[in-house]
Amino acid sequence: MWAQMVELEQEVERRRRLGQESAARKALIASSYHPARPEVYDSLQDAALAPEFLAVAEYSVSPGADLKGLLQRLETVSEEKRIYRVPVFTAPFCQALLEELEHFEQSDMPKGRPNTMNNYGVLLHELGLDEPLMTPLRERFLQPLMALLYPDCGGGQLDSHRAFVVKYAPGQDLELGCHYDNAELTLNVALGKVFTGGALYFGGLFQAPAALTEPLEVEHVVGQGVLHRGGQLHGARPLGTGERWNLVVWLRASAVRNRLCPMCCHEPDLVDDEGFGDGFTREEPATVDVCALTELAWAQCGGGRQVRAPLPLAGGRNKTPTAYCTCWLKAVPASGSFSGQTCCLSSGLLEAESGMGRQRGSQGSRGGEGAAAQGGGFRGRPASADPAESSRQSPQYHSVPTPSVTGSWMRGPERSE
Ligand SMILES: O=C(O)CCC(=O)C(=O)O
Ligand SMILES: [Fe+2]
Repeated sequence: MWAQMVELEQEVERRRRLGQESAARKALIASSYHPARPEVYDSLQDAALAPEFLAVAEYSVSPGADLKGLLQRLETVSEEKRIYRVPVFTAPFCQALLEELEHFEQSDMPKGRPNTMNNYGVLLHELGLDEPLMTPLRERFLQPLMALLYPDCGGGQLDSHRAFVVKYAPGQDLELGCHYDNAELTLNVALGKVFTGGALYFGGLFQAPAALTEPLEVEHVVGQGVLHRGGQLHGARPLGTGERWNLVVWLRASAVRNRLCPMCCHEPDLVDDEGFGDGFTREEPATVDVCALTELAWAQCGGGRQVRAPLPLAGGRNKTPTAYCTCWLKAVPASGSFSGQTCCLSSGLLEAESGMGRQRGSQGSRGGEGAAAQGGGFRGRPASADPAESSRQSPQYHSVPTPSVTGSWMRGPERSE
């Protein structure tokens, strides 16, 4: 218990330091960096957006808009997995943004990397692109669209995001391991350049990676965005040739995550942050059964656990997210055939801020032991207060072995937002 307290304090301190470093980078970039394409820092113009995207957004806010009407205006990649595709940016805007990002990449400015799984790429808020570009994109365009597509996942209550660009190139990162996003919903837009390979692949909602037998392959198309739920197991195939740059926006709804942390599958245990944290807020909740609302909640909460859920639009929208969940400190005790699936720092598995590389608790108990192997019964487990129960040095993954599709699944915590 004591050891865990110390660990918590250390992690809070680490996060505070990283937050300060990020703020310092942002300030330095704001004062000393000279953009190659200054126009991309102007506030988001409709002219930057693909006509199809504008049409979808316009439809979404029109009176009487419904899911059926919306789906006529989007490409449904998978009805079952609720994955959709739509052109997002015009080709000239993609080009301008790419040139700017490449110019920044080549500059001597300090760079914070997107997460522990991507070693190349850019955090858009450090570059100063959140306010003019990403926040308007979320508020004006994505929110109405997501409200219709994913009302059960906080689509109508998005109140923060983490936006970054991932870059894949020969000699650099080539692929991305299986993971869940620390997001309720995700937009992933291919910006370019010219490349082969790099397709996204998708498994089930919070499916154990080991059970990923026939993933759905989704090719990237430059200029187009793929929309999916953050909890949909996914990764990216190796790059074949060329260079691939994708804009990834992790969309967060505090109204949902305040009740059910997507990383630990529990009501979050919050720590205040000086920055945006991981998109949690401290608001007074009403009590409803979230589990009755979504299959996601069912999978996450272990089947019917009463958790708190917000009144519609309660607080979250107008509050700035300022907290993160301590779930990365919690461990799951080994028991029976199930062992060591965690959302915890102790296992060395997880990344505090991004959730990438996290491995979910997989347990057969909802459907018996076999459920994990079949990808069922996947859920988080309560924290163990006893550090002896967590396997810091040698985590065990009996039920969910590291999948061969990824080399980065098990990376440990590195940095925080
Ligand atoms: O490489 C890609 O396109 C996938 C990126 C992704 O899934 C992520 O950053 O969360
Ligand atoms: Fe992802």
